[in-house]
Amino acid sequence: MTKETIDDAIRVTGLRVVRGGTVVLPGIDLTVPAGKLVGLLGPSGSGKTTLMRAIVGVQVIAAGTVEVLGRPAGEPSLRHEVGYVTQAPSVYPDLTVAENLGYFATLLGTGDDDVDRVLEAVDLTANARRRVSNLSGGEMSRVSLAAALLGTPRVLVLDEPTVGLDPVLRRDLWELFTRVAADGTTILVSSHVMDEAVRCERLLLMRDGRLLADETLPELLARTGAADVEQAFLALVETDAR
Ligand SMILES: Nc1ncnc2c1ncn2[C@@H]1O[C@H](COP(=O)(O)OP(=O)(O)OP(=O)(O)O)[C@@H](O)[C@H]1O
Repeated sequence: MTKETIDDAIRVTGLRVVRGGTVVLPGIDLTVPAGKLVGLLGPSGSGKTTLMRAIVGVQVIAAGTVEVLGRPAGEPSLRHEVGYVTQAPSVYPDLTVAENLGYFATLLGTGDDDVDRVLEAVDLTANARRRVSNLSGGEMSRVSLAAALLGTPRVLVLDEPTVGLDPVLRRDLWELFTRVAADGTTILVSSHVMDEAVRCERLLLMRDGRLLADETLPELLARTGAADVEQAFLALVETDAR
């Protein structure tokens, strides 16, 4: 089957989400271009996870539409095309790394070669026989990431995948994201570390459930006259408050 070509892998229109009686997203519009590495940046509590949950179709929404690859978010046909890595490790602690990945590969109908490929991609080949409960936090998050890479999904949604990792691992993971996006995968990756913006082809800046910016880093810096993303964010917050 030939895969359709689309310009926007993700299209969110008028998305409103209420959680526990609180309006978390009052009505957000955004698009994520296909094949790009897009950073979703914003302080803790700004609504990044909620937006990502809506994109992967696990969030009840009050209004608006969310489309992924031209189809409604969460549609069963998207299950094999969208990889999602949550902040909490989503792997079995009592199984080894290879057993976890083998299990998910079986569910997806991919083979041992795919397991070897993703192990190598996240640099965990040497840890394949270790039980997940004995891994460090960073190693554990890389197992979740490896699981999301199985089957080569067309869209990857990664919720703060580099949090708590040392600088070398963070750099390595960003290099991996860049490579995966260069192969045509759309990646939406969240972070509250503004420095990570330099790694992204486009930036979505969020605050209080609203989008403050949707542009490239050079465009953002030119528009705000700021020297870096952190300053640009502060400048936008000030303008927004006026
Ligand atoms: N189940 C819930 N009930 C009520 N409020 C919630 C619930 N889940 C999240 N919220 C609130 O929604 C807002 C956005 O949360 P969300 O987790 O989407 O933010 P975030 O930007 O991903 O934050 P972080 O970077 O800390 O993960 C926060 O104010 C949070 O307290």
